[in-house]
Amino acid sequence: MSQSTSQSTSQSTSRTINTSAQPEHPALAGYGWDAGWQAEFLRATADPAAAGPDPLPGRVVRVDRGQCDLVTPAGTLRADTEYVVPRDPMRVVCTGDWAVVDATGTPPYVRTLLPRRTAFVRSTSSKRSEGQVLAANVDHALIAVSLDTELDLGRIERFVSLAWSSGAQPLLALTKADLVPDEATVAHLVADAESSAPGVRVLPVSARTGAGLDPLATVLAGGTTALLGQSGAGKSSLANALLGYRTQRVQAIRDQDGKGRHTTTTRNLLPLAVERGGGVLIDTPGLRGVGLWDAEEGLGQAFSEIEELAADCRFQDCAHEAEPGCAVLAAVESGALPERRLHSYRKLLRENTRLAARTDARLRAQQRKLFKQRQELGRHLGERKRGPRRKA
Ligand SMILES: Nc1nc2c(ncn2[C@@H]2O[C@H](COP(=O)(O)OP(=O)(O)OP(=O)(O)O)[C@@H](O)[C@H]2O)c(=O)[nH]1
Ligand SMILES: [Zn+2]
Repeated sequence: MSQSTSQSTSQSTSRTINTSAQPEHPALAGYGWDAGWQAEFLRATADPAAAGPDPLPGRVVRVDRGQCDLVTPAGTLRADTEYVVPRDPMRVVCTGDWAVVDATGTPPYVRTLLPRRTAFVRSTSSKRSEGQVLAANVDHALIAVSLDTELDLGRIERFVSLAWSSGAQPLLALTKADLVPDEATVAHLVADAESSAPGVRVLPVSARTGAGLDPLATVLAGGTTALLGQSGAGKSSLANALLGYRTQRVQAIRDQDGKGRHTTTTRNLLPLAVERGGGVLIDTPGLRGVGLWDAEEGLGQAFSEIEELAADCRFQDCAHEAEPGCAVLAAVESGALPERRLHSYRKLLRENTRLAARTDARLRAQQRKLFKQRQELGRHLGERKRGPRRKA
């Protein structure tokens, strides 16, 4: 970028012109830098007063208390994060963020974050339910589910909902496929998982034999992947296999006195094996205990077939409990929709509403009203079924 812009051309204009060209900073390409980020960076630094003398783009690969490591065109930097609004938990710097760094400072510091494309947010366990961002700008949410035990479809649905609500595309890896004796059974399990995850690719893999790794890597190539899944699901093994080398996994700091489990503040972002198409992997222990947060949208996608059916319910606000003309209940009746799916949907919906209500008193009041209405509706429907209690 030319520093010697003519006086009639503002610096912001000269920066904007550069967007049409190839994105600058090839060093960042392996970390997901693209024309879109380039444009955001130029926007964020258009005002020289706000941008500082020599703003650098950087991707956060690791977060510590008050500091973070970033990959920048000038190499990996450790920068202070205090400058960026720390009071709003949603704006705390997290792994995967793209940031504007002032590298001239000692120490360097993060000036601002580029707007997130996606974000994994979970409710904190504190009484005041607030969001905590666990990973940002994730393209693929890779959910590891082990085949060494019976498939827990409810758990899959929960992870898939969370993944959808982050904005990332969920992807299911059925791990330890080598433990399943025959291909037919694997195919069966894949079909089972697919039935509880519409729109989600399901790939059987084995970190031990390497089976299925190539097709998986093809899907992930070039993008940012976050690894989710229960403890023991085979995440570390899968991560190692995808990274192409053994990495020291960052250990979660666990509460030794049994008062609960804290996750480490360190979350790592690592480049994937270039021979397999590259991309980056975010392996965060924090994503382990999944809670739903603001996941209503995600639920809609995780249960898209129910939402589609619901369009044909007689009442627009049908709760699919006992309403007449309910297309969802009709589908359960006919066997087109497994009853388990409806139960799961309700359960996660309730859980999500409960969480949301914890923060917002207004919503809570609204919920109470809704609950009363629902009770009345139930009574009304009951009466209609039974007929009026006493005939005059
Ligand atoms: N047979 C077989 N075992 C595997 C495979 N992948 C992982 N395992 C085993 O499964 C166990 C758990 O694997 P990890 O990779 O540590 O699982 P994780 O999800 O990272 O577990 P946490 O660190 O607790 O979250 C280990 O004993 C692994 O050896 C596989 O592909 N095949
Ligand atoms: Zn309905």
